[in-house]
Amino acid sequence: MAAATPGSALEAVDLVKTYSQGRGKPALRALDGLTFRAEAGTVFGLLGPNGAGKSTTVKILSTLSHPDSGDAFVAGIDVRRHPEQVRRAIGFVAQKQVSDPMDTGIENLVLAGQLQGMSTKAARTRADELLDRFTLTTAARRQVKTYSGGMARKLDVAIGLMHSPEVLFLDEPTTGLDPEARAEMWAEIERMSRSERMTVLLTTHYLEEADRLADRLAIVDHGRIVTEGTPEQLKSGLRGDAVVIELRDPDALTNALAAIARVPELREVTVEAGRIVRARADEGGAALPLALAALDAEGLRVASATVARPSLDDVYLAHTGHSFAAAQDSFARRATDAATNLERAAS
Ligand SMILES: Nc1ncnc2c1ncn2[C@@H]1O[C@H](COP(=O)(O)OP(=O)(O)OP(=O)(O)O)[C@@H](O)[C@H]1O
Repeated sequence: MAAATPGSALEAVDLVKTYSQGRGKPALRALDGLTFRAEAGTVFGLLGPNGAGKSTTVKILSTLSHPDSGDAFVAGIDVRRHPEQVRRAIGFVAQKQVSDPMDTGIENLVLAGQLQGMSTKAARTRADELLDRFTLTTAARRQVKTYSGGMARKLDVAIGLMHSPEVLFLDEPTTGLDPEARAEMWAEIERMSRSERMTVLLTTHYLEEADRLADRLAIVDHGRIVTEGTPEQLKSGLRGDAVVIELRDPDALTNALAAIARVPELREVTVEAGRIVRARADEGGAALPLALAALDAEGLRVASATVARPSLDDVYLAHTGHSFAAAQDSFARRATDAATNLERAAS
């Protein structure tokens, strides 16, 4: 029987999970040997497009689902052998709202604390502390149904923190929030991870969120970790700048690629959405004018052109061979197709 690595608060070892897709269809391999380890007291990000396997990983680590094979440890405890102990050590903020909209914020918090075995007095004290931390004190005695989306999400995170867990799972904490509420939530998560000194497993499909919040992050693609490190390590592991040129006319793509191929300073050329050409260059500022001149010489018009330091998007592309946006689109298309098939089957 495998044992947890000392010092790690979260550990997944070779996790495999398949889901049945119905009669006659092959099983879907949601996790395909997923392995990672997070040090105690850090924010570890699992970044991947929709359908990559992040929620399945969180469900296994939080005892809500069993892997087909592999091992998982949380706070040093074997998830399969001691699920009850694991449940006491963790807080879980799921994607769906957990608070009762008909109860007030403070009622939701106190109830959550009592369900975790806290006395009413201790639960009230902790609830007041968390309401203050998440700037919800003035709304504490209002029914949650009157809260904005951002406030309800903050209350959900506070509910997950009531019993001061060693490990907090934050599954897509800002999905569905507007940019302002998202920025506020990021600031709260940063403050919280500093003051509570716990380990946070953050899953997200927002590159910017992972970049900003995670001490270390792992990129998940098709149920596997394709790369892992601090956001800075991952980005600096890519040599050179990203050069991105958007063509005005998608029909010009073939000619544009031929023109760009004649610029030796550009390498790793890929195409997105049929009209956006991405490439890498040691000196992006010097390579871009050469690329534009090559396109101009062929009479090809450009809608926009940028040079940027490597982003997590570039890291994702380098390790998976496809862009993050393309992976999101393809998942959304498959989900729509599946829904259409279901509708057809039902009618
Ligand atoms: N209960 C289930 N039954 C069948 N298939 C499932 C089930 N749960 C997840 N899947 C499939 O497993 C794959 C991984 O899903 P998972 O929810 O873990 O991905 P994710 O990265 O968390 O994506 P999201 O951000 O959309 O939640 C997807 O193809 C999904 O459709």
